[in-house]
Amino acid sequence: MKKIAIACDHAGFEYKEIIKKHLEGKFEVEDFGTFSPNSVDYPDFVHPAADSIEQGRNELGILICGSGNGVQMTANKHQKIRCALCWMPELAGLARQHNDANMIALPARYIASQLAIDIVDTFLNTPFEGGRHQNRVEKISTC
Ligand SMILES: O=C(CO)[C@H](O)[C@H](O)[C@H](O)COP(=O)(O)O
Repeated sequence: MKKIAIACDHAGFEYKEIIKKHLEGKFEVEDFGTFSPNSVDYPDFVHPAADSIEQGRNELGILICGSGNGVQMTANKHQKIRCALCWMPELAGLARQHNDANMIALPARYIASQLAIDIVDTFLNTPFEGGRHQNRVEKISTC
């Protein structure tokens, strides 16, 4: 079973629980918190989730906060992480096909929970196309 990391802040907590339930039995999900709707700082949860992907313990990751921006910015500080902010399934598909994104950031306060599930399903089930995109993706981390 494919291994997935998931993390959120208080704004994403409800959606994290919904998404985890949806993925039960289909993916092995490692939950990095937060574990309640109490106010927290998202980097405390995003960095360990991103570490787990950089270290090869998980293959892909799902991050959720209010706008998706905070968790995405944090994840993309990691050298081996390519985290895409997505609010529609088509963007999640392209993030995998063209950018080989290994994490996705969801804006819980701006999308319905069913849409979040559809975005996650597309993200987890779409392969990287390679080809002309391979060089471009490699160049992302060459600064
Ligand atoms: O980091 C964010 C914004 O870029 C997230 O959306 C957070 O969830 C948000 O900032 C949390 O806001 P709150 O007023 O502390 O609930």
